[in-house]
Amino acid sequence: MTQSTSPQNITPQLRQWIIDQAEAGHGADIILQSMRDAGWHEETAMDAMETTLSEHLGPRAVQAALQAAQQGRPGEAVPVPEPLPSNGRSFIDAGDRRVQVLCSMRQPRLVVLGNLLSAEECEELIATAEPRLQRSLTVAVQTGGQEVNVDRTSDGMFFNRGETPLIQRIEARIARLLNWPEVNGEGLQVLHYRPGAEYKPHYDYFDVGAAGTPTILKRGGQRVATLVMYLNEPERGGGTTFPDVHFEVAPQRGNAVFFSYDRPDPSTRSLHGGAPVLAGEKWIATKWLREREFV
Ligand SMILES: O=C(O)CCC(=O)C(=O)O
Ligand SMILES: [Fe+2]
Repeated sequence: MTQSTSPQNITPQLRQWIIDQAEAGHGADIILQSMRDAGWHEETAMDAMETTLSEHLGPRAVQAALQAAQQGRPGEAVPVPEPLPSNGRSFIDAGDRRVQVLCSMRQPRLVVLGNLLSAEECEELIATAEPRLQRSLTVAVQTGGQEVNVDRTSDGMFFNRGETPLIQRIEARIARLLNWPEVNGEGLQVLHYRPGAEYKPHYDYFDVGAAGTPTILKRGGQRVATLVMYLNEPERGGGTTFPDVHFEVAPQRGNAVFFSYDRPDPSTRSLHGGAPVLAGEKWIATKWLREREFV
């Protein structure tokens, strides 16, 4: 795409280009950035997006996507959970448990934690989740509903927040450890990977340009952090990978990897995935943390 000569008119070519970008799955933020990079004035670019996409998506979806695109631009960070300071010690006092700090990274913000769950807690989570497993769904960003995702070949289920005494205890521990309100957490999700199953690299935040995102955000705002807890040890494979920094966390029962993302943007380097399980199986419990109370 090249910039038009002054004055900047919304040409049929520009309208078509915007539709092509949206249909190719690019979010409103990416499209706006490309237009700005090509020299379009902010106002003209927003105007062109608004008029073109409202014919395509409906005006409310467009307004929300544009607002989100502006709010979510790199440079505008929101507060995120952060493990309590360990003050030079190798553990954090999470109330009912001493949690080890095994590794800590700044970009992406990531902490590998040891001894977050006991072996008995891991076993009880697996046993309670197992009868309720279904092929994993991911949030469908186009509609805000749930859908089967070919990139995610595990089986999974969600607990309600506070559903059992064990879940309550774990959620209270996480809230204390990460200094983040319990009510801002989604219900705990348990995933089961069989040999060959994986979760291809992805971001956990919601794509601000997608049409279904405004609906998703009504339930507590963006996801701002993830805690993946390992409930067992696969024989081979199944690490949690962070491709941007060539980093991989080995699944060890009771350990966890925490990472946060202060804006819904790849600059957070929070791209991650579950590498294929090569032998044995893998069980994890994931806690996603939202900006506000998750209802
Ligand atoms: O399986 C893993 O290690 C990663 C899981 C994950 O990315 C998720 O639950 O969002
Ligand atoms: Fe994830």
